Amino acid sequence: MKIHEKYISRAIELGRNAMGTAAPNPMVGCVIVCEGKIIAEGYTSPYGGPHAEVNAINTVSDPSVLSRSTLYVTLEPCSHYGKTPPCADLIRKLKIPRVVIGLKDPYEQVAGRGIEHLKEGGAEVISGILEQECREHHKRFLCFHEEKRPYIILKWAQTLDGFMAPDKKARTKDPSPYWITGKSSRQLVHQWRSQEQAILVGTNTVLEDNPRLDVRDWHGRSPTRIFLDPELRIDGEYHVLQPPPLTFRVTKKGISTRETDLLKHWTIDFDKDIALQLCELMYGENINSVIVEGGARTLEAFIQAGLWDEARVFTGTTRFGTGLKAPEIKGKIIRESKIGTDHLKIVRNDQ
Ligand SMILES: NC(=O)C1=CN([C@@H]2O[C@H](COP(=O)(O)OP(=O)(O)OC[C@H]3O[C@@H](n4cnc5c(N)ncnc54)[C@H](OP(=O)(O)O)[C@@H]3O)[C@@H](O)[C@H]2O)C=CC1
Ligand SMILES: Nc1c(N[C@@H]2O[C@H](COP(=O)(O)O)[C@@H](O)[C@H]2O)[nH]c(=O)[nH]c1=O
Ligand SMILES: [Zn+2]
Repeated sequence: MKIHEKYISRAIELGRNAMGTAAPNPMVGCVIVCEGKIIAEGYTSPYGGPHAEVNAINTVSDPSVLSRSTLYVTLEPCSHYGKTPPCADLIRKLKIPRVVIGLKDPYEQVAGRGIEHLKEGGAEVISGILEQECREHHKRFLCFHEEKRPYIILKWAQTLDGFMAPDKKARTKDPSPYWITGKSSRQLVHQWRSQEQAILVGTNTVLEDNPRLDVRDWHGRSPTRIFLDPELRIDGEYHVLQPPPLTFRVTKKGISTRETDLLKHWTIDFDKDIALQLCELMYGENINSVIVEGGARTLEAFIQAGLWDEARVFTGTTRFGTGLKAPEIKGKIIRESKIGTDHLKIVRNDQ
Protein backbone atom coordinates (compact mmCIF):
# COMPACT_ATOMS: atom_id res chain seq x y z
CA MET A 1 0.00 0.00 0.00
CA LYS A 2 1.29 3.46 -0.87
CA ILE A 3 2.56 5.41 2.09
CA HIS A 4 -0.14 8.13 2.08
CA GLU A 5 -2.85 5.50 1.86
CA LYS A 6 -1.38 3.62 4.81
CA TYR A 7 -1.65 6.66 7.08
CA ILE A 8 -5.07 7.78 5.85
CA SER A 9 -6.24 4.23 6.46
CA ARG A 10 -4.97 4.49 10.04
CA ALA A 11 -6.72 7.88 10.37
CA ILE A 12 -10.02 6.26 9.32
CA GLU A 13 -9.49 3.57 11.94
CA LEU A 14 -8.96 6.28 14.58
CA GLY A 15 -12.02 8.22 13.42
CA ARG A 16 -14.21 5.19 14.14
CA ASN A 17 -13.58 5.78 17.85
CA ALA A 18 -15.75 8.89 17.57
CA MET A 19 -18.74 7.00 16.18
CA GLY A 20 -21.88 7.87 18.11
CA THR A 21 -20.20 10.61 20.17
CA ALA A 22 -18.96 13.23 17.71
CA ALA A 23 -22.25 13.65 15.81
CA PRO A 24 -23.48 15.94 14.43
CA ASN A 25 -19.79 16.68 13.95
CA PRO A 26 -17.95 14.33 11.56
CA MET A 27 -15.93 11.52 13.14
CA VAL A 28 -12.54 12.62 11.86
CA GLY A 29 -9.28 10.76 12.43
CA CYS A 30 -5.77 12.27 12.29
CA VAL A 31 -2.20 10.96 12.25
CA ILE A 32 1.02 12.99 12.41
CA VAL A 33 4.14 11.43 10.90
CA CYS A 34 7.73 12.66 11.33
CA GLU A 35 10.62 11.02 9.49
CA GLY A 36 8.65 7.86 8.77
CA LYS A 37 7.28 7.42 12.31
CA ILE A 38 3.81 8.11 13.70
CA ILE A 39 4.35 10.67 16.45
CA ALA A 40 0.73 11.52 17.22
CA GLU A 41 -2.80 10.28 16.71
CA GLY A 42 -6.21 11.77 17.45
CA TYR A 43 -9.90 11.69 16.71
CA THR A 44 -12.87 14.02 17.19
CA SER A 45 -13.93 14.52 20.81
CA PRO A 46 -17.58 14.21 21.83
CA TYR A 47 -19.72 16.94 20.23
CA GLY A 48 -18.55 20.42 21.12
CA GLY A 49 -15.03 19.27 22.07
CA PRO A 50 -11.74 19.60 20.16
CA HIS A 51 -11.38 18.26 16.64
CA ALA A 52 -9.13 15.35 15.62
CA GLU A 53 -6.23 17.57 14.45
CA VAL A 54 -6.13 19.47 17.77
CA ASN A 55 -6.29 16.23 19.78
CA ALA A 56 -3.40 14.77 17.77
CA ILE A 57 -1.30 17.96 17.98
CA ASN A 58 -1.88 18.21 21.74
CA THR A 59 -0.19 14.86 22.32
CA VAL A 60 3.10 16.05 20.76
CA SER A 61 5.51 16.89 23.58
CA ASP A 62 8.04 18.79 21.45
CA PRO A 63 6.06 20.99 18.98
CA SER A 64 9.27 21.92 17.13
CA VAL A 65 9.17 18.52 15.35
CA LEU A 66 5.89 19.56 13.72
CA SER A 67 7.75 21.79 11.26
CA ARG A 68 9.29 18.55 9.88
CA SER A 69 6.08 16.49 9.90
CA THR A 70 3.17 15.49 7.71
CA LEU A 71 -0.36 15.65 9.05
CA TYR A 72 -2.83 13.08 7.69
CA VAL A 73 -6.53 13.68 8.17
CA THR A 74 -9.69 11.99 6.84
CA LEU A 75 -11.51 15.28 6.16
CA GLU A 76 -10.34 18.76 5.14
CA PRO A 77 -9.31 20.77 8.25
CA CYS A 78 -11.95 23.31 9.19
CA SER A 79 -11.52 27.01 8.45
CA HIS A 80 -14.45 28.43 10.43
CA TYR A 81 -15.23 29.29 14.03
CA GLY A 82 -17.79 26.73 15.21
CA LYS A 83 -17.73 25.49 18.78
CA THR A 84 -13.91 25.52 18.47
CA PRO A 85 -11.43 27.70 16.50
CA PRO A 86 -10.32 26.69 12.97
CA CYS A 87 -7.94 23.72 12.78
CA ALA A 88 -6.42 25.14 9.57
CA ASP A 89 -5.24 28.20 11.58
CA LEU A 90 -3.51 26.01 14.14
CA ILE A 91 -1.80 23.82 11.51
CA ARG A 92 -0.63 26.96 9.74
CA LYS A 93 0.60 28.60 12.95
CA LEU A 94 2.62 25.48 13.84
CA LYS A 95 4.14 25.49 10.33
CA ILE A 96 3.33 21.88 9.54
CA PRO A 97 4.75 21.77 6.01
CA ARG A 98 2.59 19.01 4.49
CA VAL A 99 -1.05 18.07 4.94
CA VAL A 100 -2.58 14.97 3.34
CA ILE A 101 -6.39 14.91 3.22
CA GLY A 102 -8.82 12.09 2.46
CA LEU A 103 -11.79 14.15 1.44
CA LYS A 104 -12.77 17.79 0.87
CA ASP A 105 -15.38 19.02 3.34
CA PRO A 106 -18.76 19.67 1.64
CA TYR A 107 -19.96 21.82 4.58
CA GLU A 108 -20.62 25.34 3.15
CA GLN A 109 -18.58 27.02 5.89
CA VAL A 110 -15.46 25.04 4.89
CA ALA A 111 -15.78 23.66 1.29
CA GLY A 112 -12.20 24.18 0.12
CA ARG A 113 -11.42 27.18 2.34
CA GLY A 114 -9.46 24.98 4.76
CA ILE A 115 -7.23 23.79 1.91
CA GLU A 116 -6.82 27.33 0.53
CA HIS A 117 -5.87 28.65 3.95
CA LEU A 118 -3.20 25.97 4.38
CA LYS A 119 -1.78 26.61 0.91
CA GLU A 120 -1.66 30.36 1.52
CA GLY A 121 0.42 29.58 4.61
CA GLY A 122 2.91 27.73 2.41
CA ALA A 123 1.93 24.13 3.17
CA GLU A 124 1.93 21.45 0.51
CA VAL A 125 -1.61 20.00 0.44
CA ILE A 126 -2.45 16.66 -1.11
CA SER A 127 -6.12 15.69 -1.14
CA GLY A 128 -8.27 12.81 -2.40
CA ILE A 129 -6.27 9.99 -0.78
CA LEU A 130 -8.48 6.91 -0.21
CA GLU A 131 -11.38 9.17 -1.13
CA GLN A 132 -13.94 6.36 -1.53
CA GLU A 133 -13.06 4.86 1.86
CA CYS A 134 -13.27 8.32 3.44
CA ARG A 135 -16.67 8.90 1.78
CA GLU A 136 -17.90 5.62 3.26
CA HIS A 137 -16.47 6.53 6.68
CA HIS A 138 -18.08 10.00 6.62
CA LYS A 139 -21.34 8.84 4.96
CA ARG A 140 -23.64 10.31 7.62
CA PHE A 141 -21.97 13.73 7.60
CA LEU A 142 -21.80 13.81 3.78
CA CYS A 143 -25.44 12.81 3.37
CA PHE A 144 -26.51 15.53 5.80
CA HIS A 145 -24.63 18.29 3.96
CA GLU A 146 -25.02 17.06 0.38
CA GLU A 147 -28.62 15.76 0.49
CA LYS A 148 -29.82 18.06 3.30
CA ARG A 149 -31.30 15.12 5.19
CA PRO A 150 -30.11 12.49 7.68
CA TYR A 151 -28.46 9.25 6.56
CA ILE A 152 -31.32 6.74 6.76
CA ILE A 153 -30.91 3.13 7.88
CA LEU A 154 -33.97 0.89 7.67
CA LYS A 155 -33.88 -2.13 9.93
CA TRP A 156 -36.27 -5.01 10.47
CA ALA A 157 -36.46 -8.70 11.35
CA GLN A 158 -38.45 -11.18 9.29
CA THR A 159 -39.32 -14.85 9.44
CA LEU A 160 -38.19 -17.40 6.87
CA ASP A 161 -41.56 -16.91 5.15
CA GLY A 162 -41.24 -13.11 5.09
CA PHE A 163 -43.37 -11.88 8.02
CA MET A 164 -42.50 -9.13 10.50
CA ALA A 165 -45.21 -9.89 13.04
CA PRO A 166 -47.64 -12.72 13.70
CA ASP A 167 -51.30 -12.39 12.88
CA LYS A 168 -53.08 -9.81 15.08
CA LYS A 169 -55.49 -12.51 16.32
CA ALA A 170 -52.63 -14.75 17.38
CA ARG A 171 -51.17 -11.80 19.27
CA THR A 172 -54.45 -11.11 21.11
CA LYS A 173 -54.31 -14.67 22.41
CA ASP A 174 -50.67 -14.26 23.38
CA PRO A 175 -49.74 -10.56 23.69
CA SER A 176 -46.26 -11.22 25.10
CA PRO A 177 -43.45 -9.69 22.97
CA TYR A 178 -42.37 -12.04 20.19
CA TRP A 179 -38.81 -12.24 18.97
CA ILE A 180 -37.87 -13.46 15.51
CA THR A 181 -34.15 -13.00 16.08
CA GLY A 182 -31.75 -14.18 18.75
CA LYS A 183 -29.66 -12.56 21.48
CA SER A 184 -26.60 -11.81 19.32
CA SER A 185 -28.72 -9.95 16.76
CA ARG A 186 -30.38 -7.96 19.52
CA GLN A 187 -26.99 -6.94 20.89
CA LEU A 188 -25.83 -5.92 17.42
CA VAL A 189 -28.98 -3.82 17.00
CA HIS A 190 -28.25 -2.06 20.28
CA GLN A 191 -24.72 -1.37 19.04
CA TRP A 192 -26.22 0.10 15.85
CA ARG A 193 -28.59 2.27 17.91
CA SER A 194 -25.59 3.68 19.80
CA GLN A 195 -24.06 4.74 16.45
CA GLU A 196 -26.99 6.80 15.17
CA GLN A 197 -28.37 10.11 16.36
CA ALA A 198 -32.04 9.12 16.19
CA ILE A 199 -34.39 6.13 16.10
CA LEU A 200 -37.85 6.25 14.54
CA VAL A 201 -40.88 3.93 14.90
CA GLY A 202 -44.55 3.95 13.90
CA THR A 203 -47.64 4.16 16.10
CA ASN A 204 -48.61 0.50 15.94
CA THR A 205 -45.10 -0.54 16.88
CA VAL A 206 -45.31 1.55 20.05
CA LEU A 207 -48.85 0.36 20.84
CA GLU A 208 -48.13 -3.32 20.20
CA ASP A 209 -44.50 -3.71 21.34
CA ASN A 210 -44.02 -0.86 23.83
CA PRO A 211 -40.34 -0.73 22.73
CA ARG A 212 -37.58 0.81 24.83
CA LEU A 213 -35.45 1.82 21.82
CA ASP A 214 -32.35 2.06 24.00
CA VAL A 215 -28.86 0.51 24.06
CA ARG A 216 -29.21 -1.62 27.21
CA ASP A 217 -27.40 -4.64 25.70
CA TRP A 218 -24.51 -2.45 24.54
CA HIS A 219 -22.98 0.80 25.82
CA GLY A 220 -22.97 4.43 24.78
CA ARG A 221 -25.71 6.93 24.21
CA SER A 222 -29.31 5.97 23.47
CA PRO A 223 -30.52 7.76 20.32
CA THR A 224 -33.10 10.55 20.24
CA ARG A 225 -36.49 8.86 19.89
CA ILE A 226 -39.02 9.83 17.24
CA PHE A 227 -42.42 8.13 17.15
CA LEU A 228 -45.50 8.60 14.98
CA ASP A 229 -48.69 9.29 16.87
CA PRO A 230 -51.07 11.06 14.46
CA GLU A 231 -54.14 10.80 16.70
CA LEU A 232 -52.46 10.98 20.12
CA ARG A 233 -53.14 7.35 20.90
CA ILE A 234 -49.93 6.87 22.84
CA ASP A 235 -50.29 7.90 26.39
CA GLY A 236 -49.63 6.90 29.95
CA GLU A 237 -47.01 4.35 30.71
CA TYR A 238 -45.45 3.67 27.30
CA HIS A 239 -41.65 3.54 27.47
CA VAL A 240 -41.25 6.11 24.67
CA LEU A 241 -42.84 8.71 26.95
CA GLN A 242 -40.42 8.06 29.81
CA PRO A 243 -37.43 10.46 29.79
CA PRO A 244 -34.58 10.49 28.96
CA PRO A 245 -33.53 10.72 26.10
CA LEU A 246 -34.91 13.59 24.02
CA THR A 247 -38.05 12.42 22.22
CA PHE A 248 -40.18 13.80 19.37
CA ARG A 249 -43.84 12.84 19.11
CA VAL A 250 -45.18 13.29 15.57
CA THR A 251 -48.89 14.11 15.33
CA LYS A 252 -51.14 15.24 12.52
CA LYS A 253 -51.70 18.95 11.99
CA GLY A 254 -54.20 20.57 14.31
CA ILE A 255 -53.32 18.41 17.29
CA SER A 256 -51.33 19.95 20.09
CA THR A 257 -49.74 18.35 23.12
CA ARG A 258 -47.86 19.53 26.13
CA GLU A 259 -44.10 19.82 25.59
CA THR A 260 -41.35 19.37 28.15
CA ASP A 261 -37.57 19.79 27.86
CA LEU A 262 -37.26 16.16 26.76
CA LEU A 263 -40.58 15.60 24.98
CA LYS A 264 -41.05 17.72 21.87
CA HIS A 265 -43.89 17.89 19.39
CA TRP A 266 -43.77 17.84 15.59
CA THR A 267 -46.79 18.05 13.31
CA ILE A 268 -46.92 16.74 9.75
CA ASP A 269 -49.54 16.17 7.07
CA PHE A 270 -50.17 12.41 7.12
CA ASP A 271 -51.95 12.62 3.74
CA LYS A 272 -48.68 13.68 2.08
CA ASP A 273 -45.24 12.02 1.86
CA ILE A 274 -44.43 11.54 5.55
CA ALA A 275 -40.82 10.45 4.93
CA LEU A 276 -39.96 13.73 3.22
CA GLN A 277 -41.56 15.82 5.96
CA LEU A 278 -39.76 13.82 8.65
CA CYS A 279 -36.45 14.31 6.83
CA GLU A 280 -37.01 18.07 6.79
CA LEU A 281 -37.80 18.10 10.50
CA MET A 282 -34.78 15.96 11.37
CA TYR A 283 -32.55 18.17 9.22
CA GLY A 284 -33.84 21.20 11.14
CA GLU A 285 -32.81 19.52 14.40
CA ASN A 286 -29.28 18.79 13.10
CA ILE A 287 -29.93 15.02 13.14
CA ASN A 288 -27.32 13.48 10.81
CA SER A 289 -28.52 9.89 10.95
CA VAL A 290 -31.58 7.86 11.85
CA ILE A 291 -32.36 4.17 12.21
CA VAL A 292 -35.96 3.36 11.27
CA GLU A 293 -37.04 0.23 13.15
CA GLY A 294 -40.53 -0.31 11.76
CA GLY A 295 -43.26 -1.28 11.57
CA ALA A 296 -44.03 -2.24 8.01
CA ARG A 297 -46.10 0.83 7.18
CA THR A 298 -43.48 3.23 8.44
CA LEU A 299 -40.68 1.40 6.61
CA GLU A 300 -42.79 1.37 3.42
CA ALA A 301 -43.23 5.15 3.65
CA PHE A 302 -39.44 5.60 3.42
CA ILE A 303 -39.05 2.93 0.73
CA GLN A 304 -41.83 4.42 -1.43
CA ALA A 305 -40.24 7.86 -1.17
CA GLY A 306 -36.80 6.45 -2.06
CA LEU A 307 -35.58 8.08 1.14
CA TRP A 308 -33.24 5.45 2.51
CA ASP A 309 -29.54 4.65 2.30
CA GLU A 310 -29.17 1.19 3.84
CA ALA A 311 -31.54 -1.60 4.78
CA ARG A 312 -30.37 -4.06 7.43
CA VAL A 313 -32.59 -7.12 7.31
CA PHE A 314 -32.45 -10.04 9.71
CA THR A 315 -34.07 -13.35 8.82
CA GLY A 316 -34.70 -15.67 11.75
CA THR A 317 -35.28 -19.42 11.74
CA THR A 318 -39.06 -19.53 12.33
CA ARG A 319 -42.14 -19.28 10.12
CA PHE A 320 -45.42 -17.51 11.03
CA GLY A 321 -47.53 -18.80 8.10
CA THR A 322 -49.64 -15.62 8.22
CA GLY A 323 -49.13 -12.14 9.63
CA LEU A 324 -47.74 -8.74 8.72
CA LYS A 325 -45.70 -8.94 5.50
CA ALA A 326 -42.17 -7.53 5.66
CA PRO A 327 -41.23 -4.93 3.01
CA GLU A 328 -39.51 -5.96 -0.21
CA ILE A 329 -36.31 -4.09 -0.82
CA LYS A 330 -34.19 -3.73 -3.96
CA GLY A 331 -30.62 -2.52 -3.98
CA LYS A 332 -27.00 -3.61 -3.93
CA ILE A 333 -26.22 -6.29 -1.33
CA ILE A 334 -23.12 -5.08 0.49
CA ARG A 335 -22.93 -7.67 3.27
CA GLU A 336 -24.40 -11.05 4.11
CA SER A 337 -23.47 -12.83 7.31
CA LYS A 338 -24.62 -15.11 10.11
CA ILE A 339 -25.37 -13.50 13.45
CA GLY A 340 -25.88 -16.43 15.82
CA THR A 341 -28.47 -18.51 13.97
CA ASP A 342 -29.93 -15.49 12.13
CA HIS A 343 -29.08 -14.34 8.64
CA LEU A 344 -28.20 -10.66 8.17
CA LYS A 345 -28.37 -8.94 4.81
CA ILE A 346 -27.32 -5.31 4.34
CA VAL A 347 -28.55 -3.62 1.19
CA ARG A 348 -27.48 -0.22 -0.13
CA ASN A 349 -29.86 2.00 -2.07
CA ASP A 350 -28.26 2.26 -5.51
CA GLN A 351 -30.99 4.36 -7.19
N1 LIG B 1 -40.06 -7.65 13.08
C1 LIG B 1 -39.70 -6.39 13.18
O1 LIG B 1 -38.56 -6.01 12.91
C2 LIG B 1 -40.68 -5.38 13.62
C3 LIG B 1 -42.01 -5.73 13.81
N2 LIG B 1 -42.91 -4.78 14.17
C4 LIG B 1 -44.31 -5.16 14.27
O2 LIG B 1 -45.01 -4.45 13.24
C5 LIG B 1 -46.30 -4.14 13.69
C6 LIG B 1 -46.57 -2.67 13.45
O3 LIG B 1 -46.38 -2.33 12.11
P1 LIG B 1 -47.48 -1.53 11.29
O4 LIG B 1 -48.84 -2.05 11.64
O5 LIG B 1 -47.10 -1.55 9.86
O6 LIG B 1 -47.44 -0.07 11.89
P2 LIG B 1 -46.33 1.04 12.20
O7 LIG B 1 -45.69 0.74 13.48
O8 LIG B 1 -45.51 1.27 10.99
O9 LIG B 1 -47.27 2.29 12.45
C7 LIG B 1 -48.01 2.79 11.38
C8 LIG B 1 -48.98 3.80 11.91
O10 LIG B 1 -48.51 5.11 11.71
C9 LIG B 1 -49.55 5.95 11.28
N3 LIG B 1 -49.51 6.45 9.92
C10 LIG B 1 -50.41 7.25 9.37
N4 LIG B 1 -50.08 7.58 8.13
C11 LIG B 1 -48.97 6.94 7.86
C12 LIG B 1 -48.16 6.89 6.73
N5 LIG B 1 -48.44 7.60 5.63
N6 LIG B 1 -47.13 6.09 6.77
C13 LIG B 1 -46.81 5.40 7.87
N7 LIG B 1 -47.55 5.44 8.99
C14 LIG B 1 -48.60 6.22 8.99
C15 LIG B 1 -50.78 5.14 11.38
O11 LIG B 1 -51.33 5.41 12.64
P3 LIG B 1 -52.89 5.53 12.85
O12 LIG B 1 -53.37 4.11 12.76
O13 LIG B 1 -53.06 6.14 14.19
O14 LIG B 1 -53.42 6.37 11.72
C16 LIG B 1 -50.31 3.76 11.25
O15 LIG B 1 -51.12 2.85 11.91
C17 LIG B 1 -46.39 -4.54 15.13
O16 LIG B 1 -47.07 -5.76 15.21
C18 LIG B 1 -44.96 -4.74 15.54
O17 LIG B 1 -44.86 -5.73 16.51
C19 LIG B 1 -42.55 -3.48 14.36
C20 LIG B 1 -41.25 -3.10 14.20
C21 LIG B 1 -40.22 -4.02 13.80
N1 LIG C 1 -39.34 -8.40 16.96
C1 LIG C 1 -38.07 -8.09 16.63
C2 LIG C 1 -37.65 -6.73 16.57
N2 LIG C 1 -38.51 -5.75 16.87
C3 LIG C 1 -38.10 -4.35 16.97
O1 LIG C 1 -37.47 -4.06 18.20
C4 LIG C 1 -38.28 -3.20 18.98
C5 LIG C 1 -38.15 -3.52 20.45
O2 LIG C 1 -37.08 -2.80 20.94
P1 LIG C 1 -36.63 -2.88 22.47
O3 LIG C 1 -37.87 -2.75 23.30
O4 LIG C 1 -35.67 -1.77 22.68
O5 LIG C 1 -36.01 -4.24 22.64
C6 LIG C 1 -39.65 -3.42 18.43
O6 LIG C 1 -40.54 -2.39 18.67
C7 LIG C 1 -39.35 -3.52 16.96
O7 LIG C 1 -39.04 -2.25 16.40
N3 LIG C 1 -36.35 -6.49 16.23
C8 LIG C 1 -35.47 -7.48 15.97
O8 LIG C 1 -34.28 -7.21 15.67
N4 LIG C 1 -35.86 -8.76 16.02
C9 LIG C 1 -37.13 -9.10 16.34
O9 LIG C 1 -37.42 -10.30 16.37
ZN1 LIG D 1 -11.42 21.49 12.91
